[in-house]
Amino acid sequence: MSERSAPIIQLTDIGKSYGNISALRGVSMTVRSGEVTCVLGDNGAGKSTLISIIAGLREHSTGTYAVDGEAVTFGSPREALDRGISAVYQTLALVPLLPIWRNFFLGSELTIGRGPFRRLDIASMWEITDRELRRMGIHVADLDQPVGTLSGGQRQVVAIARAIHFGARVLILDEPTAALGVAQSGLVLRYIAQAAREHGTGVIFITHNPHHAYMVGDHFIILARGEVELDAARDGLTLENLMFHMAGGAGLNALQHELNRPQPQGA
Ligand SMILES: Nc1ncnc2c1ncn2[C@@H]1O[C@H](COP(=O)(O)OP(=O)(O)OP(=O)(O)O)[C@@H](O)[C@H]1O
Repeated sequence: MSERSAPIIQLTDIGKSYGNISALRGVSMTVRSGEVTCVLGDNGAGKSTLISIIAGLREHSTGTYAVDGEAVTFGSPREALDRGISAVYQTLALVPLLPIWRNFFLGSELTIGRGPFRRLDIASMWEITDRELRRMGIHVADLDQPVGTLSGGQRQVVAIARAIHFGARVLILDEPTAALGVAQSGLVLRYIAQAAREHGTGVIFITHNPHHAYMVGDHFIILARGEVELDAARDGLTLENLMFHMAGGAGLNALQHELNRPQPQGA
């Protein structure tokens, strides 16, 4: 087995409260280069809160967030981005009517010339977008077509490819397959695996879907009511086991036990 890389992100005993609502308690997790860490959990489990802390949208209340071994508290997503931590949300931050290549460089446009002669370097942006998408196995008929004409899966992949091109070492993917059908989910899952294996990106894959998680995950964290219900590496974890824990783990066993109990007289 190959040597594991040093953690890029290490969360230790993270807690987060909103006033007197406790959204996260004692959450620890490690993100390494080249690995996919899946974060699973039901509605309200704390997934959004966790990724918003990692991505610099919110500050944690307790515990330690370390990047490359150094404790951090990010005041904004920009600060997280500067450390190579990039989030791709379901909304994707793409402008549907703009061409694919414009979307790829949105907010980071290349220019040529100076002062009043400064203008967009369309040729370079077009070429780089073309090269990057091909490299990732995405074939689009025409980069000038509006990004909104791509399929949902292709749009996800364009947004992920863009984050990697602009230096993401850690990619946070927020439910990237939630709204997609089978073929489109397959495209995105293949690309998630490729980002980790071929680019060495550390991927945090947030999902409701244990099947999707199990297809690409190296490590699994299940959150339940703000706490870690399961923290397991892929070795020795079956899909059935993952689904059992998703469904409530020990709580489910207790429920089964209750159901099987003889009904008390007069109940
Ligand atoms: N801004 C907020 N103010 C108060 N409570 C909040 C806030 N954001 C989240 N919460 C609460 O924190 C808990 C965790 O919510 P969170 O959105 O992180 O869960 P989630 O797993 O992402 O759920 P979902 O899948 O529905 O998005 C919930 O009880 C939620 O009501």
